[in-house]
Amino acid sequence: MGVIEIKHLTRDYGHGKGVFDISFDVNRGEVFGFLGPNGAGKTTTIRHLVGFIKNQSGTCTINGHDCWKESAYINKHLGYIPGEMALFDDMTGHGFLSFMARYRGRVDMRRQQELIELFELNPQGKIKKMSKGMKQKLGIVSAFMHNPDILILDEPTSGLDPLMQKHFIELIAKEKEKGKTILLSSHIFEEVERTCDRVGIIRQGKMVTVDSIEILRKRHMHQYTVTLPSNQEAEAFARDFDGIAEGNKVHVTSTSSLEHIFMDYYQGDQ
Ligand SMILES: Nc1ncnc2c1ncn2[C@@H]1O[C@H](COP(=O)(O)OP(=O)(O)OP(=O)(O)O)[C@@H](O)[C@H]1O
Repeated sequence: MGVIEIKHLTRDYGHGKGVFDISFDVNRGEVFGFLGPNGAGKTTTIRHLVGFIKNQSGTCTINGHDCWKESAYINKHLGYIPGEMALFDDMTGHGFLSFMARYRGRVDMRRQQELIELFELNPQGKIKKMSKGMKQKLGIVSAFMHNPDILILDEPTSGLDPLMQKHFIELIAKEKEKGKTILLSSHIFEEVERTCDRVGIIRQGKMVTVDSIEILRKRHMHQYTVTLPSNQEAEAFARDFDGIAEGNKVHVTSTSSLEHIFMDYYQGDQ
């Protein structure tokens, strides 16, 4: 059984918008990348998981608990970075962290301080006066500061500079080593490639693939055979293009970059 389970989830906003018959699982200790173009339905799916939206049909569970009916349980046990932090604009950073600690009923103050230092966050001052990156750092500290076993992260590095993105990727790797279960939506292919075991791609509200990065790569390998005028030229060609020479023929395997593979799915070529 997956820690996070979505089965046949549908929320129809009309005019073809929403999510339709979405199903996927995230297993214990797995980092799962949730990808798709703007407006594809990632945030809508994630909001069901954190109990903000009631499912029209289908089910969403975390550790067997229904995400809508048991949302208080879900939010206590999850680490969640929302897509935007607008709701809390009038609080200070410190105020927001204390509010989240009280709401969840637990916080690890040492961990909180470690994260504040790692992301060079200044939590003084009102959220509405913070830069986008600073708000995002606040969201990250809040999501990880109570050491949750399950993390749901909606575009966690949006607005972060490259150094902070690097810190974030290292943080995810360490959390994965500890056996945490992580669902992360992202538009950054490198981040997904470096952190995720499997990816699900959503387009126009429907899942178009759920696979390991390894399998996606294999599926998008292409093999060619090139015939050269002589065996000698075939050997030189094989050396240059990492192929296998067989007489005057060379067998070459080409792999697509992950970005290329994802773009094919985004554009509907699959
Ligand atoms: N409350 C709502 N009422 C009507 N339509 C909505 C509502 N919320 C979202 N939508 C629409 O549903 C679709 C999916 O939106 P969603 O925010 O889930 O996409 P997303 O994949 O997270 O996009 P992005 O990458 O831009 O953040 C969009 O077309 C959006 O305009």
